[in-house]
Amino acid sequence: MSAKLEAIGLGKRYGETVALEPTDLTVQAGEFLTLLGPSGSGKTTLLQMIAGLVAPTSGRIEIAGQDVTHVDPGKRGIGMVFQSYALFPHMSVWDNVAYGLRMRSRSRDEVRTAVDAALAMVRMGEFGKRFPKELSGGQQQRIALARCFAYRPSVILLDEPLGALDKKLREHMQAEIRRLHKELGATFVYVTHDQDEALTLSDRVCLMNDARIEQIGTPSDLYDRPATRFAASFIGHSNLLEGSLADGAVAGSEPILLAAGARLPLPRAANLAPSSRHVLLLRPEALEFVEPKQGFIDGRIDDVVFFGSDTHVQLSLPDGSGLTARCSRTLSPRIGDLVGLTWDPYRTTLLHA
Ligand SMILES: Nc1ncnc2c1ncn2[C@@H]1O[C@H](COP(=O)(O)OP(=O)(O)OP(=O)(O)O)[C@@H](O)[C@H]1O
Repeated sequence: MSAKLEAIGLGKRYGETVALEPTDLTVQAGEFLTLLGPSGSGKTTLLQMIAGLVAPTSGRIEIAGQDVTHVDPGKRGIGMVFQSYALFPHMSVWDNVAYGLRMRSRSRDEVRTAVDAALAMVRMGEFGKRFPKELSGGQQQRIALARCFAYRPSVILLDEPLGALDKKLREHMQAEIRRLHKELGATFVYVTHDQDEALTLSDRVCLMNDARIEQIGTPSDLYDRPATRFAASFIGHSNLLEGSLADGAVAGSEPILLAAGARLPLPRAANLAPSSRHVLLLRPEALEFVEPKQGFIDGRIDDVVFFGSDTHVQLSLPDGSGLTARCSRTLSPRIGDLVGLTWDPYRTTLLHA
């Protein structure tokens, strides 16, 4: 059971504060869409308007083609899971999960079947008789998920549901949420400010900044083809080298950017406006080490940081700016060494400054 969700010109102001500029957003039936962005960018406001907990100042919301802008939260066919599990402390796990169904006046048999199925789905079938305080944080969050899934909403909204968990448990629960999304087949809208979580979980990521959508696309669209400087720097580790195009823009067959005290090749298809300043995005993993003067630019190694599977090398470039490269464990970079750096220009992205 899933439904398409649409926001059309949906906006929210609090007096002078714009919490969300009028925004268009379509979430396909069964899709997992994540709202990602810094604090205050409008993620929660957008989610709460979809839920019906906050009234929009402009625009409307449609679920499965029906305008629900003025429909009560409980009648929108939406389930919600928050960071705080908000379980009822005086009720057993089983009764917590049954609560929403009883509120919806389902028959006893229906309630029993749905609660047992929801607890099994979150692998908590054995815990029905316990009370919330007898569970770990991760287990409580599973119960909060089960409580939402039990009545099979077609759209499920999750606001930082793993925010209170430690890193290891968080990663484990991310895998669980992916599995549950597949099993339920519902439309998921998920809020997080953790970019790794957004990239791991989502079919598409909606990156928000300053009360509007900065970019929306698949995780690889955002990582490999960021549309703006903000998107490039918010997602993944980025080296951003700012400069201007070399005279005539084309030297040899490739256009050249003058940046960081060097002549850097650009992808030929880059969108070049000769007069403006440009920023070249180089991901650490796109860089390769060669002998000094054999690459596009030389750098001096300032620091070497061990990351387990690989090593991050901090370098200073000819103009004094810094850059991070990733290098395999087989190389042994030494602080103070001068190295050359090379890359495939087609694995870089050119942005307007
Ligand atoms: N009830 C309110 N009254 C006034 N301003 C509000 C209210 N709720 C939110 N805002 C403002 O609207 C903007 C967007 O807030 P919102 O909570 O949607 O951001 P967010 O991206 O979810 O941030 P966070 O990650 O910190 O939760 C912020 O500037 C916030 O201060």
